[in-house]
Amino acid sequence: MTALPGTLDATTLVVDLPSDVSLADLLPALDPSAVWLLRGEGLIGLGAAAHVRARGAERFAELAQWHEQHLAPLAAAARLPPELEAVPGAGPVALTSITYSSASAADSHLILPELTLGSAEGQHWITAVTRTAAWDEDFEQESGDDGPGLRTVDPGERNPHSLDPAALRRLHVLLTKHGLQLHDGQLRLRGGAPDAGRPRHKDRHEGAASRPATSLIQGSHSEQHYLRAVRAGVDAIEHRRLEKLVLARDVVVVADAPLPTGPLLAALATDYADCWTYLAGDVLGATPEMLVKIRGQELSARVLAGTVDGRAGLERARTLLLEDPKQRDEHRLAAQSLLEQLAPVAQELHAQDPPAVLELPNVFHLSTDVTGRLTAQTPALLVAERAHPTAAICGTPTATAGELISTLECLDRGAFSGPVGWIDARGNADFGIALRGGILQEQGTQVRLYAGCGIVAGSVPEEELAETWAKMRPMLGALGVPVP
Ligand SMILES: C=C(O[C@@H]1C=C(C(=O)O)C=C[C@H]1O)C(=O)O
Repeated sequence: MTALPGTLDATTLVVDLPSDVSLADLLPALDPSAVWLLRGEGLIGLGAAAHVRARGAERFAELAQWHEQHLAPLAAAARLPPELEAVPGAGPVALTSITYSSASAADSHLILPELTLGSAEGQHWITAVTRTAAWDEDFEQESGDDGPGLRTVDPGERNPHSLDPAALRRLHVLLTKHGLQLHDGQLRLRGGAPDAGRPRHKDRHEGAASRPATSLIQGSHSEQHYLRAVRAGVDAIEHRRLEKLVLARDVVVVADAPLPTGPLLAALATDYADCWTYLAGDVLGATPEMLVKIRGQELSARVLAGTVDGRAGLERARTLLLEDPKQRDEHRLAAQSLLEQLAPVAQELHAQDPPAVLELPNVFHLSTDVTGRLTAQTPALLVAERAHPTAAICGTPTATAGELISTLECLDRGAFSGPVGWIDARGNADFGIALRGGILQEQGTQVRLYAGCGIVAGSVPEEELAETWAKMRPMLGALGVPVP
């Protein structure tokens, strides 16, 4: 444990997981406050040591300022075990979701979990962030039946810098509170059995049986409304007001009890392992698109635009995507917008050309990987602000598309299609685009799902409507709703 500026303390330990258990396997048994996982690795946040909210045009700047004042100082103060020093995301880390629009009535979030489980580059760790004063007062009460005994915390031989008793007590309380224990350096679900970290719902049918009953209802508008909006969008493009715009719609899934997010996210992480499974604030899903990833001065991104339903099969999808000028144009505009928006803060920007075809279980996309270097010490959240919104989720030109979206969609997108991901204390960050997801509402008994499509000259409204259903398939599947 290290004393930190203000009232925050951070402790990071290297841990092991039971063999054959990944971080994602722990999810069904947990109640996470924030999640970011790809192929079983990433971050699971539990509880919150701090939760910052912002709205309006200054939302990125306000969250960046909080990061600068409260999280960045922890980088210097919280000594990381040597194996983790070069691992992005290790140590104190905040998970974030930012609304698509500055006009949204919804909050943007920065969540500093009180306990973070992390896994990357073959290393696993836990980070506890606590407010010392409050903890010292509350400890006797919170430690409950286990008393001051530290039975759930045995840091093991890989953490030689012995923790002081106060840090051990805090870890004990946090692990217990979140249903975990640390035994000889191995992180397990509480329950004692050596393989207690094993997923409870490996059998998907068992998981489905414990899920509340769900049904699908209309969202803010009818399908007819969406068809009319697309027609109006195509009309505006054909009258040369703009080249592309992305129009979204929503539907609502209602449940007869609060939806447990751990099992829901675990299902997405299993079925869409090549997507980033996320939860931050009230938004959750599994996105295939990376707005910008920052590692020191290096940046990278994965731009997607141009879609074919997965039922077409790979060979036909390749032809439909790579040889259709409409798809290629729609994609080119998206990649170009990212390059133009990052140019003021980056150099050596390089975009893969021609694009590749990305295969997902539900859809195929045209995909362009972008790499570059940041030119100045721009805070990660302000790099994300520059990059957002690309033409993958807004249009070209941005301002005209933005105006048309608000008049034609008639939706508050909230966090949908905004940046979502994490920032560590050292400024490394992943910002995906919050797609293929939904927003939890009504105390978690309802999820509002969103999907949008890029509209260009010649787009056919009925095909775009069908594409929105294909893009909602991951969430509908995880929620147990038959796809219409
Ligand atoms: C807007 C969404 O997806 C975006 C739009 C795409 C398209 O129109 O082809 C493809 C990928 C994403 O950039 C969505 O999933 O809701």
